[in-house]
Amino acid sequence: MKQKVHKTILLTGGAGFIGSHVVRLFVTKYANYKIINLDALTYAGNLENLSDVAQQENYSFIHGDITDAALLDSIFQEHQITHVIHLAAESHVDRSINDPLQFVKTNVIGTVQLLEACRKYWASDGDHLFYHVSTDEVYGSLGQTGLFTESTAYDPNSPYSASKASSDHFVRAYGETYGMPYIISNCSNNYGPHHFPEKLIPLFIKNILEEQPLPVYGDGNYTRDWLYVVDHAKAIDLAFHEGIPGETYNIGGHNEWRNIDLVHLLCDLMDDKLDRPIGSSRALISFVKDRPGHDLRYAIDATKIGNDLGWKPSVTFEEGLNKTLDWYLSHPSYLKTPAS
Ligand SMILES: Cc1cn([C@H]2C[C@H](O)[C@@H](COP(=O)(O)OP(=O)(O)O[C@H]3O[C@H](C)C(=O)[C@H](O)[C@H]3O)O2)c(=O)[nH]c1=O
Repeated sequence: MKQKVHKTILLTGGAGFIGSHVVRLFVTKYANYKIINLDALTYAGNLENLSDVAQQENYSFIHGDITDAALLDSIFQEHQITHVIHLAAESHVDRSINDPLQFVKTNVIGTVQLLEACRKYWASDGDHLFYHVSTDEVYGSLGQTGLFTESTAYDPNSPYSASKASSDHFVRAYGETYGMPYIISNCSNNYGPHHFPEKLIPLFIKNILEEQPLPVYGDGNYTRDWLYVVDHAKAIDLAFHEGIPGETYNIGGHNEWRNIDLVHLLCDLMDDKLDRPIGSSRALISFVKDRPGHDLRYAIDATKIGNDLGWKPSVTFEEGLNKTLDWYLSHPSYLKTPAS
């Protein structure tokens, strides 16, 4: 006997890195939900990320853009969407420096178009939720000490983080103005399988394999807080189901690394896995011109999601990094994906 469908979730950006891990978790865990993945398949989206779940009965894919209001109308009408998990975004800071308008289009206008569809099709007393996936970059840059909490003031520095901050503000504004039920989560740097090879970790894995230079920006003294992507997906699952509408949850690994230390670790692990003499990959390190407006340090205080919802990371950095490297070594074609 077929189970009753409890939620029909429009999940945007499900062919991307974080999105595909969230799709996989929801499709395999919730047989009684319908998961509709709406993805524009830009350079960073790849349906191969979902080849293991694509045939599941509770999953379907729609190729399209969140800025397309007519498409959103037809999806909401045809599928009676009850919930949205919004992950579709332009996400690479360096690209945002070269092409800020694309980030405004997708991250700001796309989010508002989605919110508009929800406002149009959701009854005020219905069982609905707009779950917005965002970043810790909205808080700007920390100095050597301190952590971002949910009450840290927004202070974005890059066109990317400004566009994400704006999208967060719009989600809150729809909550205040129209009573739209929403939850926002702001997460630190993710890593893991299926990460597009433009971001630090997969790019450097690719370059080590190809024995190409490893471009470390500035002096490499920038610090990021790294979280295994599957732990992020689990946090989203928890906050989506147990979180309080109108709240924000910060998600982070409590795992800070200076870029240069992380690059050294990556080099040594790769030398070991590739059976190359220790030091071969470090020799590829090349200090290059810094990223303009480069944020010095991000670090998350994840006390709230820990205390209120019982979330904590389950994968250690050593384990996660090893899994990630092994995945790339067994999927070398993924690193050949052309960036347009
Ligand atoms: C690509 C690259 C990066 N870097 C440095 C720049 C950063 O200090 C650090 C990580 O850079 P990446 O571009 O991988 O990630 P962030 O700029 O920290 O941003 C990432 O984490 C947040 C939370 C998001 O929300 C972004 O969507 C996500 O891209 O390595 C280099 O030194 N060389 C390189 O070639």
